[in-house]
Amino acid sequence: MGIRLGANHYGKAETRVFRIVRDTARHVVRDLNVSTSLWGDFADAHVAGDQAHVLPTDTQKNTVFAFAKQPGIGSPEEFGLLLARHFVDDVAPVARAEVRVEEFTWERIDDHDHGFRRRGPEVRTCTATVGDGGAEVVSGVRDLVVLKSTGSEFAGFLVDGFTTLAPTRDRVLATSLTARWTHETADRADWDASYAAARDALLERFTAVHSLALQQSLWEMGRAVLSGDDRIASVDLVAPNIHHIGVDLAPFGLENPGEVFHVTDRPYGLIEVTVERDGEGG
Ligand SMILES: O=c1[nH]c(=O)c2[nH]c(=O)[nH]c2[nH]1
Repeated sequence: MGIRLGANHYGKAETRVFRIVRDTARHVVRDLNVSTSLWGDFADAHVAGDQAHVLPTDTQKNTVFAFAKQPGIGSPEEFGLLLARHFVDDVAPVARAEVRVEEFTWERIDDHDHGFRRRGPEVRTCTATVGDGGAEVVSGVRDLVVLKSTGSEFAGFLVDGFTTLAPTRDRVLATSLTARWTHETADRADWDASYAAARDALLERFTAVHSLALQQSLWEMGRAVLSGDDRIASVDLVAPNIHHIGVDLAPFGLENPGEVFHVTDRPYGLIEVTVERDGEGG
């Protein structure tokens, strides 16, 4: 039985680039973590030690810095597409490029011109892919930590011989959300506005929906993103359930009507769902 080289790709992971636009006294900053991956005719690098087709990962890093200067960073999506298109169009052996961008968002302190504070822990994400099939962009957010102190219940679930969980009509609902949404087209110019609208829709629905389960909240959140932007095709949501367990204070002669909780970090429920269009409108 022979041995052959299977799938392979390579790139530079996590180039941290910070760009200041300082044309006026009111600075604008963009803080990115950029990872590039290239697919193409790289067999000889593996099987013959021939680097003729290999664009060094060091060069890929340099390209990120050079493009951050010129033309600059319009948005994570625009920047990712620019880099991916460059690698495919201008570097002959490259057939496909994937650029993953994370953005750490800085907000102005008291509307200051050059004083900022990190908005976190949430991170804006995007993956721009360019290849034979054209360009695809997936935008998203990770580590969006949200909590409701009421307006959440979990009852009526299947009970078997191992069930000990008591149904509840009032509990804390908390999660650290990862959401990724796939755009119908890479050909759009409103990336920042589209991101802000999707993020707002997720937060608004998480808050406003009276939750019967995290599953139902996620469905409503995903639906809202699709309803608000007809150029988004589907939304993937990953939500660990950060359990807040009411502490029994009876041994101390105290009541605990939903006031004191133990926050557990594991094990945790992990709810994952894709919300997509059904091709029949709506
Ligand atoms: O929103 C929830 N969904 C579940 O599937 C589940 N399972 C569980 O034990 N608690 C919860 N909460």
